[in-house]
Amino acid sequence: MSNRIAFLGCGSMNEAILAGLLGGGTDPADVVATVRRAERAAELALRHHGITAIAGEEEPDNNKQAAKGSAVVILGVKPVGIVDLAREISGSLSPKAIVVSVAAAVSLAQLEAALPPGQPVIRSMPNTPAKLGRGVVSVSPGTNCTPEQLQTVKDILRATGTVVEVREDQVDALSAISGSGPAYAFYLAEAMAAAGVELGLDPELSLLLARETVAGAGFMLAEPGADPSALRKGVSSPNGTTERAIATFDDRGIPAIIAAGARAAADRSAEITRQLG
Ligand SMILES: NC(=O)C1=CN([C@@H]2O[C@H](COP(=O)(O)OP(=O)(O)OC[C@H]3O[C@@H](n4cnc5c(N)ncnc54)[C@H](O)[C@@H]3O)[C@@H](O)[C@H]2O)C=CC1
Ligand SMILES: O=C(O)[C@@H]1CCC=N1
Repeated sequence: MSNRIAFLGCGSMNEAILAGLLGGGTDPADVVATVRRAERAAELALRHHGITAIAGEEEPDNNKQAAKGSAVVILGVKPVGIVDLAREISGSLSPKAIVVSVAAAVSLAQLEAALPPGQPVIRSMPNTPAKLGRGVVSVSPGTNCTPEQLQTVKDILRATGTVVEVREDQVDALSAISGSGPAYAFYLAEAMAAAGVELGLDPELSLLLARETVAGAGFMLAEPGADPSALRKGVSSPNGTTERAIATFDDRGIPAIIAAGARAAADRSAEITRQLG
């Protein structure tokens, strides 16, 4: 079989994975992406020189074309569209093609039921820093996925960042931390920028300070063996300014608020799974 990788539904998440793979040395000639609109296909082809991008509004069989002959097929549409997409490509897949779904809330059982019997399937939960090769991506193999097939997909995804294998019953929790997590960090940066304005800083300067500070802290966290607690203590002089800020966050219950947000995200995944039932 070819080395071709198909990204079916190449929006925010699948494009981030695609970019991570190209950054890691995947040959663009081995990449095909599908989207709905022609304008988006043109944008993808321009941004990722050498890939093939096919729009459904121009070629309604775009997903079938892309699935045919591809070794790995990554499904990246919204959860509500995943099963229909799996059914649509069923007749076009090579029996050995590995189908990877990055959708939140769509179970392996739901995917396997929509695909030909025996088709290897992997459920995955990536995050958007994959674009820079700094993502975290989980893999959970389905019943027909051999260890070799799982290893193939892990090796491919390695270019997008850290790959972790988890049981499927952990995916909702993982998604609430790493899948949604980049948004929490961006939210922190937004809140810091707004706080700076409240303290009298120029909005542009405040945004620059917030962005660079969250990014710089991220780089420190990315160092091998980094411990967030120890790094925080390194900023907090005894009886100094940072200590006062952290004490205020603790008093206001920020850790519990973050835990509640993560719980809400995980609960929402379970709710969508039930709705898609
Ligand atoms: N955005 C994120 O940070 C993450 C998203 N995910 C999952 O990734 C999936 C996609 O999410 P996003 O990328 O955020 O959404 P998105 O809306 O940016 O991307 C979906 C893309 O699929 C295209 N599309 C829809 N139906 C199609 C069809 N039948 N054929 C071909 N293309 C089609 C749309 O035009 C769009 O470009 C979801 O299932 C989500 O749960 C998972 C982890 C993180
Ligand atoms: O918000 C969502 O549903 C997706 C799944 C994890 C991140 N984005």
